[in-house]
Amino acid sequence: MKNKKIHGNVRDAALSILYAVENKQAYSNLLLNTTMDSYGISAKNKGLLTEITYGTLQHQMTLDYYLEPYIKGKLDPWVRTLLRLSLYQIVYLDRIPFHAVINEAVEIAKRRGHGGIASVVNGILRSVQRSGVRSFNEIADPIEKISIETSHPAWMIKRWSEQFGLQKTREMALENNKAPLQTVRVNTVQATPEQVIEMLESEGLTAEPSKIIPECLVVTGGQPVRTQTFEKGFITIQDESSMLPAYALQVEPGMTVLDMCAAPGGKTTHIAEKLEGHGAVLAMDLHAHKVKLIEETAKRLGHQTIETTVGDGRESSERFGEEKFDRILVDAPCSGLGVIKRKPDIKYTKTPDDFGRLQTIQLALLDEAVKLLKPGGILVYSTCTVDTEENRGTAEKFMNTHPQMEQIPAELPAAFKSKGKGFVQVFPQDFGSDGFFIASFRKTDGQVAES
Ligand SMILES: C[S@@+](CC[C@H](N)C(=O)[O-])C[C@H]1O[C@@H](n2cnc3c(N)ncnc32)[C@H](O)[C@@H]1O
Repeated sequence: MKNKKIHGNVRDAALSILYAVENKQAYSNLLLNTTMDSYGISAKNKGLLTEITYGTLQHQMTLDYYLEPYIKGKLDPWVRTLLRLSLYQIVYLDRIPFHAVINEAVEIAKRRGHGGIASVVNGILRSVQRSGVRSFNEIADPIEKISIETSHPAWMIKRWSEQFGLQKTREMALENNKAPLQTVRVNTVQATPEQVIEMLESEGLTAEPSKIIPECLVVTGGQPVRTQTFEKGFITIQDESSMLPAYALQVEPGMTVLDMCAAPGGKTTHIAEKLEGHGAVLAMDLHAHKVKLIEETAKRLGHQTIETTVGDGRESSERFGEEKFDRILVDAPCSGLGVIKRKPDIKYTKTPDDFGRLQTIQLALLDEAVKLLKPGGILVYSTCTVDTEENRGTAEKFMNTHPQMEQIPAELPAAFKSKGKGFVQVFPQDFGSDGFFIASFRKTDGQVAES
C-alpha cells in the first residue's frame, strides 16, 4: 500500500487504522484518536470513522465470508481490508448509498495502489451489488455457523459452547457486536446523580440513571469526556459492571484498602468515593506509566485518600508486611473476553494458550493478597472476562488451597439479586454492560468449627 494518505478522508483513515491493527502495530481504540488528529477528521465525521472502524473489525469474519465467492486470485492484504470496510458500509449502514461506497473505494484503490487494483475493487463490489451476499444456512456445522455469523474465532465459540451451551454462546456473541452503552460514574463526594444530570444536560448531552447501579448515568448525545462536568471532576467514565467490585468490598469510611492491580484507576477512585474522605486506598500496579494515569484521575476527582505505588502484587507482602489491610481488591489481569464490545481486536488476538498462563498469575496475586489481609477482612477477586477457567476455575483453586478464606455472598446492588449468592458471572447480554466476574472471600482463623 502506497503511503499516500488522503487528508480528511474517513474511509482512507479507517483503512490506515484497520491495516495497522491487522499487522499488530497497535490496538484500534488507541489508534482511533491519533488517526483522527493526524488525518484532520472533522468533528462531524468522527462518529462515522469510529463506526466504520469498529464495525468492520466486529464483523471481519462475516465480511470475509460474504466476499469469498467474488474474489478470484490473490489480493494484497490492504485491498482485502478496503473491500471489508466498503462492504461493511453496504451491509450494515443503510444511510450510505451503494454507488458512493464504490466510488470512494475505487478512488482509494487508485491512490494507494494503481488503476489495475481499482478495477478489481470496482469489479468485486459491483458483483456484490448485483448478486447480494450469501446466507449462513450454507454452513452445516453449528459452531462454524455461529463463528461466521458473529465473527468470533471458531475455537472461542467452541470453548464457550462447552462452558455455557450453544444458545447462550450465540446470544453473547451477537451482543458483542452491538455498540456499548456510554456510562459515567458520579463522584458522589462532590455531587448527586440528579445534580450531574443537570450539569451534563446544560452542556447539551442527555443523561439518565442507570437501571442497575445507583451512582451510574447512561449518557447519549455527546462525549462526556469532553465536558466541563468531566474536567471538573464530577464524573468518571466507567462501565456499569466495573462498578461492582467497590460494592462487593463493603468499604466503610476509615478503612485501609489495597487495590492490587489498580491502573488506570477506575475502581480505586470508586473505592475512594466509598471512603468519603476517611481512611486510605493504596493503588498498586506493575507499570509506572499506568500508575501516572491513576494519579492524574485521583487529582482530577479531588480524592485525597488515594496513595499510589509501582510494584508487583505477587511480591507485595514483603514490602508492606502481613495483615495490613481491611479490604483487598484483586482486579486481575485477564483475557478480557467480557469487553469485546469495546475492544473488538480482542477476538482475534487471544489464543487458547492465554488462559492457563493468566490463571497462574491470578493465583499468585490472590495468594499474596491473603497474607496482606487482616483477619476478618474481605478479599474480592474480579475479572472482565467470561471464561470459566479464569473465573470459577481460579476462584475454586484458590479456595481449595486457602482453608482460612471462606467464600461469602457478593454484596451487590438489587438488580443483581437474580445472580444468586455465590460467584457472580455477569454476561454481556444480561444488562448490556461488560462481561464481568466477582468472587468475595472473608479471612477467618482457618479453624473448622467442631459439630
Ligand atoms: C484489569 S486491569 C485493572 C483495571 C483497574 N482495576 C481499573 O479498574 O481501572 C489489570 C491491571 O493489572 C496490572 N498488573 C498485571 N500484573 C500485575 C502484577 N503482577 N502486579 C500488579 N499489577 C499487575 C496491569 O498493568 C493492569 O493495569
